Amino acid sequence: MNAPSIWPRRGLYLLTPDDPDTDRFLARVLPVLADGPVLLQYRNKAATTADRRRQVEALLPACRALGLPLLVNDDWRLAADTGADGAHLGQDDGSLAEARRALGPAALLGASCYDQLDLAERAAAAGASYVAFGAFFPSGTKPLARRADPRLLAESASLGLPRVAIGGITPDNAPTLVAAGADLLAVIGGVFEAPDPTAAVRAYRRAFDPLPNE
Ligand SMILES: Cc1ncc(COP(=O)(O)OP(=O)(O)O)c(N)n1
Ligand SMILES: Cc1nc(C(=O)O)sc1CCOP(=O)(O)O
Ligand SMILES: [Mg+2]
Repeated sequence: MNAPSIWPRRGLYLLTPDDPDTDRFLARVLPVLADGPVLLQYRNKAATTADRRRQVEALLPACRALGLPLLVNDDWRLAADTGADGAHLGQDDGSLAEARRALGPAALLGASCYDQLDLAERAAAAGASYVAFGAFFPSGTKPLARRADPRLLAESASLGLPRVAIGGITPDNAPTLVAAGADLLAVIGGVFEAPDPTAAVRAYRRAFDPLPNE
């Protein structure tokens, strides 16, 4: 586990797309990493167990070279085995406290809190590094995701953890969530379904660092 003790707590949090073909998956993901995401989550629901491990192992050196922390979705054991920087766990992905004990204090551990402040409070107590709420907008990736109210972002500020927003986030609606208190914007389709993923990554960055006169 090589998680930096100070990690970027503001910016684009990129999640990888579902793709069953490893070569194509890597050809889609690797080129956008240098363009400004501050965190990367390996999330490929279309890959086999063996390919998931291979893909994390292929992403890690590229992430290390860029100083980009890599988290593994769903599976903290895979994060531990590959030396990734941490894991993101949802309601059905096991115990956060167990993951924290196993991965150690430096690991980045994210928790899905959906539309519930009480889940965020429990995640904070169990050792989460950040709390994630969503979905804030209709998501093509997860059309059945529960919808969350942006007021949750302000209501969870007192936890003292970075707040992640997810679900249907586009460069156009991103500034609303940042204004509502999101520290990190987690995105899949807005980048990987865009005609120009590299340009899309740059567009999200503007929600955090508006250009002069914008
Ligand atoms: C940053 C972030 N937030 C939420 C999720 C969703 O996690 P989960 O509910 O476990 O759903 P799946 O991603 O496993 O389909 C996430 N992965 N990342
Ligand atoms: C993986 C995921 N979790 C969500 C939640 O609400 O917890 S929404 C979502 C999908 C995010 O993908 P996109 O940026 O394409 O909408
Ligand atoms: Mg999950």
